[in-house]
Amino acid sequence: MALLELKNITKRYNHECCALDDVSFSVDKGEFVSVIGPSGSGKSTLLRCINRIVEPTTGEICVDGVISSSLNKKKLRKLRTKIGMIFQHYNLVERLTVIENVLHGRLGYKSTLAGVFGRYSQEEKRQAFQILEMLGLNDQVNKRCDQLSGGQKQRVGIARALVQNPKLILCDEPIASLDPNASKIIMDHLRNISTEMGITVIVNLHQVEVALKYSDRIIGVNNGKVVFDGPPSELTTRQIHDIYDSEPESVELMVYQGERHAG
Ligand SMILES: Nc1ncnc2c1ncn2[C@@H]1O[C@H](COP(=O)(O)OP(=O)(O)OP(=O)(O)O)[C@@H](O)[C@H]1O
Repeated sequence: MALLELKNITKRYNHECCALDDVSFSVDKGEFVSVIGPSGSGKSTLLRCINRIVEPTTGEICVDGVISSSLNKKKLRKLRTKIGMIFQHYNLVERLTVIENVLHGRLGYKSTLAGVFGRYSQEEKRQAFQILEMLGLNDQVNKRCDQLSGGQKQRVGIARALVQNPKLILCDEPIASLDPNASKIIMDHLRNISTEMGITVIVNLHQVEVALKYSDRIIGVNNGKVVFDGPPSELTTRQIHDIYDSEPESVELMVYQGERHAG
């Protein structure tokens, strides 16, 4: 059974623009999927529909065997604990420490009162420390997040998603604000999370070469429609051109960079 299934998803904002147009696909446990496409093609809307920050206009989304549109607020909150989210601008509480931000990932499991008073069990704290160590942040645990580099902040974002014990992690342009070294560290961690922990990872990316290097599968969107869905080896220069409506020379450059990264 697929971990995630989208059936005929359409999203219209303000009854005008069709941000997603009849999108259907399914994703298996542990798959690493990159979503690529030009600015405004619907990549963010797609991720936001999956955890229902944005309500699809029509269609059905099934996560881990549960149809999300059928759920009341309480059950939707429970389903969301299975879905971690990582953002381009990290979405951390900057004045709080690394460990406090990471433990926020447990809030979905708590009553409002326990959350307000920051009541976390020893087991929750032990797990948070263990994840921070895995991500190379054990020296930063008590630092305020406003004192961290962008790459470190993004690793805190990953740790916060992981303490949820998610089955699926959605990443909305996780490396768009990072330099190449920090980007590589983040992508390596995301790839390991999928391969070693069996967690499904879906990443929106602007960098085709990064998608080619890291993904099991690439989904190309243009104007709200899926125009490519397959492994990196099947993504031809022609298809990249179609996804981006771009000039062939710029596509050759993207692929060349991908080959250099892969090599
Ligand atoms: N809240 C909103 N209200 C109205 N229109 C929106 C809203 N969010 C997105 N859109 C529109 O939906 C379309 C898809 O936007 P979306 O942000 O999903 O694309 P994207 O591929 O993620 O773009 P980018 O790569 O620039 O982040 C665009 O035309 C955008 O203007």
